[in-house]
Amino acid sequence: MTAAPTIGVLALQGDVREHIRALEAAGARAVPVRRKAELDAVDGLVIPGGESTTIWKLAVAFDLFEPLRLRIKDGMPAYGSCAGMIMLADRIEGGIEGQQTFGGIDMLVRRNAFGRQVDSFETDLEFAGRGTIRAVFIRAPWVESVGPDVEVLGRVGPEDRIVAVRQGSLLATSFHPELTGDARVHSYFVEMVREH
Ligand SMILES: NC(=O)CC[C@H](N)C(=O)O
Repeated sequence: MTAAPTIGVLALQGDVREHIRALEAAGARAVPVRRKAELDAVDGLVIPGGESTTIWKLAVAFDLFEPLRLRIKDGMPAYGSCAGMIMLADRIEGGIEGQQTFGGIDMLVRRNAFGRQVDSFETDLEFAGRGTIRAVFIRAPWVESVGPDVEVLGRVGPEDRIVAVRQGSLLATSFHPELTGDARVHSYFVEMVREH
């Protein structure tokens, strides 16, 4: 693919605008996605941070839940940040009654894992062997465990909690790179979409 890929940002709830800006800085054409026709037209999708229970309920209400789950299953590249990471997890802990995810990444994610200790914090971490990035955590989940096909791209804290992972064309981070003005994580995802 030589032309800029078109990457959607799921725009049901969450920090959509910041992801659109970061994707554009990373060289993609970025568009909000609220309808199935919009989903059908993108080469890849970002699921933003926000509130996973709300994103799940709105995806069902907008008739997007099943189409999106299927496109992810069919291999569409997707990147989930924070609540988006929860939405890409095959298994979650600390969800509300009946909470469903799109799934795709063979991992167990614990909701609000850092949130019980501190609501929000920032730190530097090594991302995907590409140097140090500033990571912003807001009532963030962490990855409790991963399956054999999941690559760990970032860890944090004294307990080395997993906070960035990749499985095939799916990427997820516990933190919010869209809030730092540093587009390296988005560039990494745009490369994944180009390679796809
Ligand atoms: N910043 C965030 O995306 C927080 C995620 C939120 N705690 C959830 O469970 O969905």
